[in-house]
Amino acid sequence: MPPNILARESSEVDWCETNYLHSEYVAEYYNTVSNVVFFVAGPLMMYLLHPYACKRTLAVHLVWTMFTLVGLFSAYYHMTLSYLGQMLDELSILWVIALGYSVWFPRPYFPEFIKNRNQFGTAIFIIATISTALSFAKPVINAYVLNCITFHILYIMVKEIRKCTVQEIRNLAFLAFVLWVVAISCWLSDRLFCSFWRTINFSYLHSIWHILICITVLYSNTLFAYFDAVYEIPECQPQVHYWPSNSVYIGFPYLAITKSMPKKNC
Ligand SMILES: CCCCCCCC/C=C\CCCCCCCC(=O)N[C@@H](CO)[C@H](O)/C=C/CCCCCCCCCCCCC
Ligand SMILES: [Ca+2]
Ligand SMILES: [Zn+2]
Repeated sequence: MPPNILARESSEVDWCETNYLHSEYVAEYYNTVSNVVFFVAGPLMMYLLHPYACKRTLAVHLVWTMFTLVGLFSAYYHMTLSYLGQMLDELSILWVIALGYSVWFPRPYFPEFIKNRNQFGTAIFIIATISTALSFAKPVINAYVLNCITFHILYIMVKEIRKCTVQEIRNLAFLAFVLWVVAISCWLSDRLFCSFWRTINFSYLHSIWHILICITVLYSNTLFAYFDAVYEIPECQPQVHYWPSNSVYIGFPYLAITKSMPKKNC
C-alpha cells in the first residue's frame, strides 16, 4: 500500500489518456466526464424498474444504487489516479456484481447444497468479502480478474438463451454480446497498445469503454431481470420495454410488468 493513499497518481495503474492535458485539477479529463452515463442510467433504471422491484424485491434498487456509485468512484479515480480511487472503483464493481448475482442468478443453476436464494445471497456475500480482502494483495490484477467474471455471466446467459424462444429477447442478448466485445476490445487496447494510440493522438479508448460497458450492463441486467421474472413471477407476464421510445435502438431497456396483480413489496 502506498504511504499516502489519497495522493494524486499513487495508483499503480495509469490509463492511456495523457494526464492533466485539459485541466490542472483533473488527471484524465475524458475518462472522468464519460462516467456521467452511470449517473444518468442508474437513477433512471431505478425509476423504470420500480414496478418490477415492487413485485419481486426492492434489492433491485440496491443494484442500481451501487451502479451509480461505480460511476461516482470511477470519476474520482480518473480525476485523481489515487490508490484510494482505484480501490473504490474496483471494489464497487465487485460489490455491484455480487448484488446482481444475489438478486438475479437463476435458481436452476444454484449449487446443490444451496437450498434457497437467501442462502445463495449469503454465500455470495462471503465470497465477495474474502475477495475484497484479497484485492489488496496485488491491486494491479484486480481489473483483469473482474473482467474474467464476465465469462461466467456470459455462460449463464447462453444457457438461458438456449431455452428462450422469444426472438426479441434473443436479439437483445446478441446485441449485448456484440457491445461487450467492442467494449472489452477498447479496454484491452487502451491497456496494451497505448503507445500506438498516442502516435495517432487518440488515447480516448477507455472513455469509450465507460460508455459501452454502461450500455452493455443496461442490456444484460434487463435480460437477467427478464429470465428471473419468468421463473419467479410468471403471473405478472414480464416483458422487455424501451424508454422513451419502444425501440431497441433509441430507448433504455427495462423490465415491464404487463399484468397487474396485488402489490407485494410496495
Ligand atoms: C446473474 C448475473 C448478474 C450479473 C450482474 C452484473 C452486474 C454488473 C453491473 C455493473 C458493472 C459495471 C462495470 C462498470 C465499470 C466502470 C468503471 C471502470 O471502467 N473501471 C475500470 C477502471 O477505470 C476498471 O479497470 C474496470 C474493470 C473491469 C470491470 C468488469 C465489469 C464487468 C461487467 C459485467 C458486464 C456483463 C456483460 C454481459 C455480456 C453480454
Ligand atoms: Ca493517463
Ligand atoms: Zn475507468
